Amino acid sequence: MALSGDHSDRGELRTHESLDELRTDLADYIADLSEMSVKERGVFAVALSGGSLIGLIGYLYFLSYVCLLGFCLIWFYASGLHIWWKMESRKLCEAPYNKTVDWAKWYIFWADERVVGKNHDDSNYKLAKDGFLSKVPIVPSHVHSINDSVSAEQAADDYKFVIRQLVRTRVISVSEISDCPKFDLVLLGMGPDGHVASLFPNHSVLGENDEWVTFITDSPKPPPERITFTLPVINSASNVAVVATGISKAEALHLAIDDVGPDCPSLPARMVQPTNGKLVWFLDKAAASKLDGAQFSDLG
Ligand SMILES: O=C1O[C@H](COP(=O)(O)O)[C@@H](O)[C@H](O)[C@H]1O
Repeated sequence: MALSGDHSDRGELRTHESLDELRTDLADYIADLSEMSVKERGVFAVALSGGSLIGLIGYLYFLSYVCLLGFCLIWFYASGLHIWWKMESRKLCEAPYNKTVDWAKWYIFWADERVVGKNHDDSNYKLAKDGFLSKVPIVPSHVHSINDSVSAEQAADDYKFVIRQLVRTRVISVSEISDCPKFDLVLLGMGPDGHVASLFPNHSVLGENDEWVTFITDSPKPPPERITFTLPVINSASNVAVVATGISKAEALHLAIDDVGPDCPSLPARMVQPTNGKLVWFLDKAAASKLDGAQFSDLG
């Protein structure tokens, strides 16, 4: 059973008993937003992040998991558990969404990307392509990955240019109160240190208010060179979802969401505050375990 509630001005919290339940709720949420956006604007412009998020909308592939996965699958099907699982869990890249979502209207962007080749294991594009994009019929020319053959600075400039063109043609909407692009959905993960996209705690790019996309060359989490949406772009989106699971995220979530007073560090996740959009947190019980008693109600 999922628990949901509003937490002062920090948006809607959805806490899930299991990752399967979270996956299904997240898939329903994204599919609903896609339907609404396609109805209203004819397109759905979504910015992805990397990390564990991709495993929750698609699959995470790591070589060392493959053998273990093979063994588990044999046991899973032999035990008949797959019948129960199919009823309980749905992924965005599987039925019914692979048939019901209007994938042809989707446009894909990255809220952050590591400046490595597209075939590199650290690439957020590769992660999303292997685990999600290759499983659904998204039009290849609608997938806007970064230029991986130039410096971080140039890649950020190129990405800004791509986004500007698509704002002009209204594939991406524009904010009513600034000239910022207004994505229909920005999907963020959150690191144990409270970073979102490639905006890390205490980094100077947190104060970047002029650029849409910027770059860093000193990421505390490898690889060091990355490009990232800035806070004004994230906060201009119509919808922002932050997905965080596991006990390692619990303390950062407490600092990002609860009323921790004026001494609260400028935690990137806390600086996610959509101006006119809606913020939803998708959490599992472990990640939510350090939150102050929120007012939960049954999602049904
Ligand atoms: O480096 C990154 O980390 C964050 C969080 O990743 P997670 O595996 O802890 O969920 C991710 O959202 C970001 O896109 C990525 O570049």
